[in-house]
Amino acid sequence: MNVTITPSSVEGTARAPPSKSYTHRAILAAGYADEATVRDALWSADTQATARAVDLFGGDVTRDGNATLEIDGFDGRPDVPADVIDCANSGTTTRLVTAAAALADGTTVLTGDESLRSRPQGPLLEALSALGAEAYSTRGNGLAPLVVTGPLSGGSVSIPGDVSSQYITALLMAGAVTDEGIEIDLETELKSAPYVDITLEVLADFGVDARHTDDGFAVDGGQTYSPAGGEYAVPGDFSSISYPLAAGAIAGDEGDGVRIEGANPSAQGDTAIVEIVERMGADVDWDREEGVIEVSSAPLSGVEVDVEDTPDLLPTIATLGAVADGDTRITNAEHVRYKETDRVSAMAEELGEMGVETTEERDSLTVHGGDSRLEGATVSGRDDHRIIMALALAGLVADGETTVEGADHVDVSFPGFFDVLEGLGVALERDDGQ
Ligand SMILES: O=C(O)C1=C[C@@H](OP(=O)(O)O)[C@@H](O)[C@H](O)C1
Ligand SMILES: C=C(OP(=O)(O)O)C(=O)O
Repeated sequence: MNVTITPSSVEGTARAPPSKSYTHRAILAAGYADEATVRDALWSADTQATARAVDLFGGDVTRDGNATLEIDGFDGRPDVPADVIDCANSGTTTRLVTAAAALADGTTVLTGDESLRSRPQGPLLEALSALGAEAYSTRGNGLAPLVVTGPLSGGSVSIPGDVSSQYITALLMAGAVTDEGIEIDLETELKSAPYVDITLEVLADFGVDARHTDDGFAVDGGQTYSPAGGEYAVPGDFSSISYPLAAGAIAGDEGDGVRIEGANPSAQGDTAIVEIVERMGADVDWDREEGVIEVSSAPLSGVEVDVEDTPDLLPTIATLGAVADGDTRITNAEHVRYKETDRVSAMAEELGEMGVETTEERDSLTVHGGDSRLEGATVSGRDDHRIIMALALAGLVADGETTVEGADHVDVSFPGFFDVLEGLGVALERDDGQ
């Protein structure tokens, strides 16, 4: 599907979709449990991949209504799957499920789409091998397809922290049900650190104790996953909130602007988007108790933003930078190149198609806003949900129409994204190419 956006101002109320990160963890944690109900869950392409894995490990994930998942777990030890696990486009599923597979008494094969099969898995495979499992890439290049044979019993392992925090999450979640537990020493500084805090929070809510250590993290073995009252509720997603928030900041009606509901505080590093948009000059008010953000537009100025902890915000910040006056410098961004696409290059090149000048370095992106006025263009969404959503935002304030190709991939994290934009008054057309 291609989506064509006519420049529009936005106003009204949008509801944050549930957090993808929390939902993945809650589905897998419920899988490790005997049973659990997950409320307010995100049912997107990525979280469905994790649910499929829990089913293949011998659990059962049943959707009850829109956002409630009734999950029968595999109770600590996964069965050997009867089929290959298709992780589709989801890095989180791949990492978390690879470590779970190392607990099974037999062999699991994992694969995914072309993007997924280009993302680094080597450090996790090496860690699982060091812990006693057999884990390798079929092509011997650290990329999926992956083959994992367990079971492992736990122990100590070291791993780099600057490729993906999902390796740490994966080892902590699996480590809790090993015999010996897992102690993780970080070889390099941890990037995307708040995602491990999310993991520690979800584990605690499922009654599992894991902790920071001087050199990394540790989890004791022999623990049981069980949420209080048998239920777990997922908070709203701040990476997803960044899009209606940025829409309000660049195209908000000066009177009423955009109101975003479901924005309750949690461990998500991406809550930083509220402060970033405010720092750029937008008029923002966040009522944390109510979980409501109100934003209206004002002239924006370029800022410097370090995305070490918040890689998923880069596309949104790049678009904000294209609209702002002056330079927006996004630093500490090398790990943003290991996502569904190399998002540093993708944003530089696609904003370039819209007439925006950028300067790209290995670990930074500077967007030269102001003078280079955004021009409507046909741009590629790169089959990457966050690139699609960020380019759609640019279309709100470009001169002329903007067509984003391959826009259906928003279903990875924010299935109703274009409905939300329409609800805020955006004029857009969907063309499914038939
Ligand atoms: O654990 C998670 O839920 C995630 C961790 C981050 O990845 P990295 O740790 O690979 O940077 C983030 O980019 C991804 O969207 C979700
Ligand atoms: C990188 C992302 O997710 P994952 O790593 O799970 O594919 C994302 O949602 O931006």
